[in-house]
Amino acid sequence: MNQLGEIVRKIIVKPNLRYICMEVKSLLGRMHMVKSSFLLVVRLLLDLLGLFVELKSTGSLEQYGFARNRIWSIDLDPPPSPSDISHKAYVDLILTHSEEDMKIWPHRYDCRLRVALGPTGDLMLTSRIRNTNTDGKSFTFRFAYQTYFFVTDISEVRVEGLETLDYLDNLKNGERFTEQEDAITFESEVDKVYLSTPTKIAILDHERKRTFELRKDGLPDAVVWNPWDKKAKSMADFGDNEYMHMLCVEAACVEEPITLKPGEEWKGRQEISAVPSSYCSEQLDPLRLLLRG
Ligand SMILES: O=P(O)(O)OC[C@H]1O[C@H](O)[C@H](O)[C@@H](O)[C@@H]1O
Repeated sequence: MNQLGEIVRKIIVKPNLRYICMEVKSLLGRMHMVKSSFLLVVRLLLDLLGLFVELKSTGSLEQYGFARNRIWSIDLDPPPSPSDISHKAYVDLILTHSEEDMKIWPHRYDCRLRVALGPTGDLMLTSRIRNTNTDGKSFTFRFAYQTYFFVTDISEVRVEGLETLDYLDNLKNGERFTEQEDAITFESEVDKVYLSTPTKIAILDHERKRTFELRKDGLPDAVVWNPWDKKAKSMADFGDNEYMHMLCVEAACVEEPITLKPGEEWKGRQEISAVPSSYCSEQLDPLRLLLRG
């Protein structure tokens, strides 16, 4: 637990994390270190790297707000939670308002992120945000777990669970469309916010015969992003060819921002498991399964 906390602390204060994490990931890939414990640590790094809570400033905005660029602290005496009884390996990260930030975003809040590792290799992220304003004011925010999944070859990857849904296309000024493809595959840049998504999404890595299952709660939307070659080259902290081996799928709340009155708390959750690709896609949506009879 303390070691996990120490790793997390180091990760959070390091600059250029995305690059470092992808390097570590590709090193592990090269070494064929497939033991779930190693993969988990890397997945943990990737998840923490990308967490963003959009607490917007009133002046010049940082992309996706300031919360993801702050140094979070570790709660050395985290509250117990019944759902985490079987997962003793967890660490709580906390972020609260600072006098400095209140000049650009005049609200008091408590953010808590619980990172828990399950006995079979699952990664569970639970976030709570509480409005602690004493002036009676509500505040509003958006939220996403900006999760980068390592994939063997992006052109051989399929995402299941988002077909036929409406999405906002960030590459077309956020215009709304309906997904027409039977299967969501990748052959160029994509940056979409799928709306009102099911609680389970699968990322199938055909070449590795591995499927990531993403389960979420309190986060109705899902962002799917890959910069592809041209944008990858223009990003300072992203390797030119890294786009071939990553897919970002984010449990998110984008379209309808969350509003909290003083004293109110919001909770969101994302869980990730890696399962063999014999995985049956119909497990994704029990309702769909029932309707098909
Ligand atoms: O470079 P970052 O600020 O971390 O953002 C990387 C990407 O994250 C998300 O997935 C967004 O949908 C993209 O528009 C953005 O380019």
